[in-house]
Amino acid sequence: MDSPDVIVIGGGTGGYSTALRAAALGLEVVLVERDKVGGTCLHRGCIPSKAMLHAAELVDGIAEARERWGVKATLDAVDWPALVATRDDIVARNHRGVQAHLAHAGVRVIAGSARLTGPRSVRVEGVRGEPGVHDIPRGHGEPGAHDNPRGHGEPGVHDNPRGHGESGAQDLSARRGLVLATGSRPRTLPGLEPDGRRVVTSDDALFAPGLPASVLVLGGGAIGVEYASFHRSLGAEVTLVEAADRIVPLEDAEVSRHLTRGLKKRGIDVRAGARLLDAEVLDDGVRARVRTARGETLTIAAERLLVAVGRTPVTDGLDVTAAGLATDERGFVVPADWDRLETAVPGVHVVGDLLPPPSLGLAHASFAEGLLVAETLAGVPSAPVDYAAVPRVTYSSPQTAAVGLSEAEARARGHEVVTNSMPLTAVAKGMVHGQGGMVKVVAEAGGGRVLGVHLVGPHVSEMIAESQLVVGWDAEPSDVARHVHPHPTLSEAVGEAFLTLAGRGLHQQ
Ligand SMILES: Cc1cc2nc3c(=O)[nH]c(=O)nc-3n(C[C@H](O)[C@H](O)[C@H](O)COP(=O)(O)OP(=O)(O)OC[C@H]3O[C@@H](n4cnc5c(N)ncnc54)[C@H](O)[C@@H]3O)c2cc1C
Ligand SMILES: NC(=O)c1ccc[n+]([C@@H]2O[C@H](COP(=O)([O-])OP(=O)(O)OC[C@H]3O[C@@H](n4cnc5c(N)ncnc54)[C@H](O)[C@@H]3O)[C@@H](O)[C@H]2O)c1
Repeated sequence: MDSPDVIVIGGGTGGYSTALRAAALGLEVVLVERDKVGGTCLHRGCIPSKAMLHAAELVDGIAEARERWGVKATLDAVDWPALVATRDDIVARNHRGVQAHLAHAGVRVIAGSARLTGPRSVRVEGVRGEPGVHDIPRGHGEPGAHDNPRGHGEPGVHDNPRGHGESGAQDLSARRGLVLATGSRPRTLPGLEPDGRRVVTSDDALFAPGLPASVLVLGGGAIGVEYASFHRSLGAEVTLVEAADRIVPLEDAEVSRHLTRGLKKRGIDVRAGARLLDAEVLDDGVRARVRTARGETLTIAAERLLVAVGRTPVTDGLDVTAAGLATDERGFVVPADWDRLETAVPGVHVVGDLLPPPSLGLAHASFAEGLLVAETLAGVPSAPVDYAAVPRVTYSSPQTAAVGLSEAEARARGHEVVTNSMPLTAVAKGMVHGQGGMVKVVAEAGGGRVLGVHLVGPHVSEMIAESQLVVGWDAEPSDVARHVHPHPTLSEAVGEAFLTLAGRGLHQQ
């Protein structure tokens, strides 16, 4: 029996960060991954979607150049295979980077599917020498995205003692700890099962052979909004249907309003408070009936229907019961001790998308969880993850970025609050960008702590970092107001919003 200190199941951002930190702290670590290290975020989530959004931004820039700046630019066409090749090259290079990090840290990666056989023991099945035959579900494979870098002799793989292509089983038992990091997959709706062609998930939409002329996006969370955004920029007709009374319903209401306005301005038909009644799959697309917020029935024909109604935890084949664990009714593995992310079974920890709220289903939250669990297993003091101070970003056009409580949440928690909202166009750089946007700060009344910061507009994903420190360090507006922001920048608007709350506003009285 192979008995490392730590076994990590799942090589996504949660699992590989745990493995890297544990190995750096001197623990012997085995990481089991049945597909590709890097997981959802790297291969079919954060990175490829942000690559698409970057290309989309360039396309939007051509229109802005022509319409606002007198630059006589026109868009000939979007060469989808070329766009996809660049995206996939970025993913492949990152993939090799993660493999190399794991190899250099001394993490042993076993390619195969892990099944629990006891509280800290695991059987890895289908162990293979060329792990991650990187198939995207339903075989929408493009070269580059699903190639097998391991086959090119990259580091990071010490996994198959039996040689290439052979398959077998391997039993392992962890001396110190077992970490469950098996992540999530797209949630589907009964009667609306994805077929990969007409009814698609976020995975399918990335790896489709081309862009649809029209798309109906169901769900106005981060995925729905980001995909609606890049499809529109790249030329598709887009309808976005959200069941809640506003898109990004977990964000501040003012953020939702600005985002809705921005998306509508770009020609996206945003329907919040709307319900899909039914959808018929046709040869050339889908025909869906939607009940609008006003109670009207709308028939929408689109080439594709993208189901983006959330994600669901993955535990299939894992058999958590063998370790004495159970999943909750939603499929999450719930820690008994959130400060250590440890389950009721001592030494068994959970990270990433397998965790229920208050974890956030975000890659950067899973990095923080990985650090915490690795340090806990190594006996190194480690602070619990402060979920309230984890930033949340939507990389659409316009972008949203937020940290901390919305105004409504702050009031619901009994805080007496003051707020300050300021348009980005109140500063000169905001006018240069000409895309609107705003900064909203929610703080305790009487000069108390900053409880939340909410941004909408261009580049706000890059502007939220200072506010995460403000919220995380329990700073007050006057603390921030002592520090000078560079001029002329968009970030000046954030500085100015704090200056005003501290009674020292220059451009906003
Ligand atoms: C389209 C999209 C865009 C996103 N964009 C962002 C973003 O911009 N920013 C952000 O912070 N988050 C984003 N996310 C969310 C982010 O991808 C997830 O929060 C993150 O990937 C979770 O990491 P994880 O390690 O928990 O799980 P995963 O990344 O899902 O990794 C789990 C791994 O476990 C493996 N596995 C599962 N079961 C077994 C088993 N039994 N044996 C062996 N291996 C197993 C899987 O193959 C997988 O590789 C996005 C998600 C999607 C879908
Ligand atoms: N930029 C980012 O950080 C980023 C990007 C993409 C995904 N993610 C993460 O991936 C996960 C999944 O994202 P998501 O957007 O799929 O989930 P989500 O839960 O964030 O949003 C799903 C949305 O669908 C709506 N919805 C649910 N059922 C519906 C129905 N039948 N009809 C219409 N609307 C319905 C919900 O009200 C919700 O607004 C989340 O954890 C998200 O944070 C993050």
